[in-house]
Formats: sequence, structure tokens, C-alpha cells
Amino acid sequence: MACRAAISLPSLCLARTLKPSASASGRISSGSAPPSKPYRPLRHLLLAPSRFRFLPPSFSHFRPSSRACPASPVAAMSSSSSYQKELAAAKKAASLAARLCQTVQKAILKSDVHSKADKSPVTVADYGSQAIVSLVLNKELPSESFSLVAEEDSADLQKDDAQETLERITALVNDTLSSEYNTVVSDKDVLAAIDSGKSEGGPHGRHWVLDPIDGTKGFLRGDQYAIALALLDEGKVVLGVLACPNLPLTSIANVDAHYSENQIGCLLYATTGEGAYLQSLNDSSTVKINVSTVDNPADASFFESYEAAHSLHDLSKAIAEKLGVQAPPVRIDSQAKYGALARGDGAIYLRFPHKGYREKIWDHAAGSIVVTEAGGIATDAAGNHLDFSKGRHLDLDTGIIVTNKKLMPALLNAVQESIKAQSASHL
Ligand SMILES: Nc1ncnc2c1ncn2[C@@H]1O[C@H](COP(=O)(O)O)[C@@H](OP(=O)(O)O)[C@H]1O
Ligand SMILES: [Mg+2]
Repeated sequence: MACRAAISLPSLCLARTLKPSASASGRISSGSAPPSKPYRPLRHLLLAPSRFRFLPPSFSHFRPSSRACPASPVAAMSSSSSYQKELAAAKKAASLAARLCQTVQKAILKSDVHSKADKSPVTVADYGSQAIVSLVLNKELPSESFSLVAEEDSADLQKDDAQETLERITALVNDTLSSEYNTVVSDKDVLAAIDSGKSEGGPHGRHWVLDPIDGTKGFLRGDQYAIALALLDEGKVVLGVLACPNLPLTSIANVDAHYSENQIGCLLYATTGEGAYLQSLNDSSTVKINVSTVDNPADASFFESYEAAHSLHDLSKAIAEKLGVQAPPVRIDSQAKYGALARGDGAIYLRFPHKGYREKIWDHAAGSIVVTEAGGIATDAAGNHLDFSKGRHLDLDTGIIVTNKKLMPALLNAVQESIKAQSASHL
């Protein structure tokens, strides 16, 4: 069965999302709050329908159906890959999670938004996506010990007033899984699946790393987001999958392009030493991808967060000016930035969080291997490779920069000079 079509957002909205910041009034350029989107709730999916049977919690009821998975392994991957079965499982998990997220993005209600201590929005889709990935990985890789480092935990869902939300999540999870498995999971299964993501990771053994919805703010706006899943083996990222339901299948460098439903929805993936690939979320056609070959900064364009709270836009601007970049920044949410860079839509990604912010490994693990396998480099602002072996956080010097090998020396230089100049001006 083919995955459902990606999204019903008007193409105008998507084109605006991808437009670089050429003018101060644009949604992308200003970083100002975009107009809220009118969503039509699909109540039959968000409220637990009676056709879902809540059986006793047991993953042993979890049986695959005979239906084919749209994200099955592809011929483009070498058969010698040592992580092939993990890759197939990860693609399946991320594709199904993306399907759940698409359903919710179409249906989202204000009341589905919770508030975490850090004020970032959490939706039923975050929890549902995390539950799906955990359940599918466990089902597809039953003989392996399972460790998952993931963003969400079920603490808020365990509260008395969250029962209705939990039932909605369970219904969504069952609805999504029913296309691939003959199974019905219970509320308790869903809570257990979410809480399997509490691993601390670290330098030894294998750990899955998941951001169930990266770019939650973009998701809520109807813009870009990603389901980002990676595998660490002895502290190194060896596999990464980015499901980006709203990312056009063709380059977003053409900012005036409009896209129809069947032209969006990307699954980008890589395993160590095997290159990076792009597949449609809706079918299995696959292409190998490579980063841009641009070596003159004047011809480069750069990505950064849509949210000014996530990255210092002024510093990026100063770096771009020092480098001689002519194009305005392309501001989009989530690790879709890594995906777009990996296929050469732009040449540079700059990320400089405000002082004191600690980056989480799930915000970069999948994206970084997709880019490095496509021929790029991701480092911190001091030029150190990103180290995913330190637990749930990255230990970083200042920020993250990503580009191709030709541009990296000049970029690093511009970054360090700009940071120095900024510090001096703050003295
Ligand atoms: N103050 C901050 N500075 C930098 N990153 C932040 C941040 N607050 C949240 N984030 C992270 O930025 C991610 C989104 O990145 P981007 O800006 O590239 O879309 C968020 O992921 P989630 O949306 O999964 O919470 C969150 O982990
Ligand atoms: Mg994230």
C-alpha cells in the first residue's frame, strides 16, 4: 500500500515558507509570527473511535501483516551494508510516524497543544510518533537489545486529566499501524513505548536516537518538520533517517516554485560509508544525493532556523557578509535543513543558539550523517566534529556549522572572526 499523499497545504503557503529573507515583510524574512492556519479537525481520528479494541498490554499481539511497506530497502543500497536491516526498520518506523504526523497536522486543534517546562509545544503527534517508532523498531528488530534516546516521556500523559489525550494518541497509533500490522496496542503499551526513550545513550553499545517531531513550531504552523531517527554504535552515528513530510522532492533553491501534493514528502537516509539517498515518502523511487559543489561563497546560499529564538540571525548575517555570500538566508524549521543541504539545495547551514542553550543529540544525529554521507561536514564553531557519545546532549563550542569540504575552511574562518568581533563589541 502506498503512503498517503503528503499534505493538503496550499502550494502558496509552502512556497512562502521556503522563500528566503529577501524582504522584511515576508514570513521567512522577518521571523515574525506567521498568521495562524485554520485547521479542520478530523474528530473521527483524534477522538478514540469505538472500532478500536484496547486489548491487554502485550507487544506479543504485535504481528506484521502481509502488506508491503512503502519504505522497504532499496536496490540503491549496497548489499554489503552492515546496518541494512536496521536501516529498513528505521525507514519503516519513520515513514509510519510521518503518516501519523501528517494526519495530525491536518487535523490539529489548539487543545492538542500541551506546554512543557521549556514552553515548547508538545502535541499528540509528538507522543504518537515516538510510540510508533519504538513499537516498530521493537517489532522489526526483535532479537536486538533496545536502547532509545528520545525527546518525549510520558509523565504528562500519566496525569488523571490526560486520559482523553492518551486515548486519542492510542487511537492514532492503532490507526496508523493497522496499514502494516495486524495488531491493536493498548494505552499501557503506548505509555511503555514512549518511556522506552529514556536511555542516556553514551559511548558504548547501540542506541537509537529519536526526535519524534523535530521542528514542533514549524509543525504547528503548517510548515517544515521532520521525524529524525539515528543509530549510534559505540558513540558514532552509523545510520540516519529523516522523514520530512512537507519537504518538496525537488530542490527548494527555486524559491518561486509551487508544489502540488504529490511533489512533496521526502525520506532522506544514510548509513556509514554507503552514501546518502532520497526517496519519496509516497513511493520507493530512490536517488543518491550529494552536497553542493559550490566553492565560491558568492554563489552559496545558507540555511538557518526559522525561529530567531533558536539561532542568532544577526551573527549568521555577519558571517555571510564576511564570507561574501550574496543570497539572503533561507529560513526553515527542523533537520529538513540538513536534508536540503545534503542534496545541494543550498551550501551552508548556520546554527548559533543563544548563550546557555545545550543542544540535544536528537536534533542533529540523523541530519549530520545524511549530510556527511552526502559529502559534507558538520562541526562546531571551533571546527570540532560533533560528538554524539556524551549522553543526551552535545558538548559544543558555540554553534554548529555545516557545509561542503571546499567551503569549510573559509566558513570556519569567517565564523571565528565574526564571533570574535561580536564578543569584542559586547565588551
Ligand atoms: N533556545 C533554543 N535554542 C536553540 N535550539 C532550541 C531552543 N529551544 C528549542 N530548540 C531546539 O530547536 C529545535 C528546532 O530547531 P529548528 O529551529 O532548526 O527548527 C527544537 O526541536 P523540537 O522542535 O523537536 O523541540 C528544539 O530542540
Ligand atoms: Mg528537535
